[in-house]
Amino acid sequence: MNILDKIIADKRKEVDLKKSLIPASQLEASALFDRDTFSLAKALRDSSTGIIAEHKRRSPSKSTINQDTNVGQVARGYQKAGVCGMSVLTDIKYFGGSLEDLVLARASVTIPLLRKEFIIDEYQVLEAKAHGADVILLIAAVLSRAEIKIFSELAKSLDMEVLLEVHNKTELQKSIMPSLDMLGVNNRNLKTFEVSLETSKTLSELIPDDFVKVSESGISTIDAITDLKPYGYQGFLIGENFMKTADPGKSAAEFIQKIN
Ligand SMILES: O=C(O)c1ccccc1NCC(=O)[C@H](O)[C@H](O)COP(=O)(O)O
Repeated sequence: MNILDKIIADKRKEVDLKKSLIPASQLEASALFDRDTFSLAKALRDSSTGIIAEHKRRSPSKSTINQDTNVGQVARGYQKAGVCGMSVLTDIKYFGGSLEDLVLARASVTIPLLRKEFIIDEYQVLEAKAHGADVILLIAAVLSRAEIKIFSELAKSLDMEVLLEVHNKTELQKSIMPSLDMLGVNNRNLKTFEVSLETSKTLSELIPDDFVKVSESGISTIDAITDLKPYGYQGFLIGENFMKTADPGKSAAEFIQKIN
């Protein structure tokens, strides 16, 4: 079983348990559910830097990145640095994140927030809205076209945006549909954990212009951004490079200053 299969098998159990504990109606009645959202797609289109900075404590490819984070402080640092949006990992078992992290980030900033999660059920889309997200991530590798349609249309009906993540041509071609806002190409091979920006370059020409293109994972230099921009990328999702430092906000600020 590869890591993604393992994550998804655990996620199914987790979501089933949560659904039995907290009914969807309770999520829909929560204070954060009925609010205006911020557009990440617009922020990226209007930006010359396009950084989406991630809050990430650990990952399957890196057991420890930063265990001492204060998510509110990191969020404020990222906002001050001028990022276009923040990605908050909410998976606990593999990434050490939580929905509480998302709520704390929401309480701290007014930039678009992406719920970075392995979404396999409509319930998690409702959870995302109820905990402060503006954007959900859908991963083509673990979803059918029908599921992508159902989850993305639900997100749109709740005024959230959708970032669809692909790793290859097959995933991309099965997923294109109007209810997506951004197309993310993940440079990390989830079987080997190797990262290669060539993945973003190769798939770029297959992504229709209606979608904002985002390159994800393994980005740690200004050269990488300079290299990817001619391929039409307007968004760059960066986690470890900022989170491995003592002050991720400061690190993002220094990085962004160098792009301009
Ligand atoms: O990061 C991992 O090891 C990982 C493993 C399996 C599934 C997903 C994984 N990461 C999620 C992400 O997409 C990244 O956190 C995000 O793109 C930022 O990547 P990086 O800048 O390399 O931290």
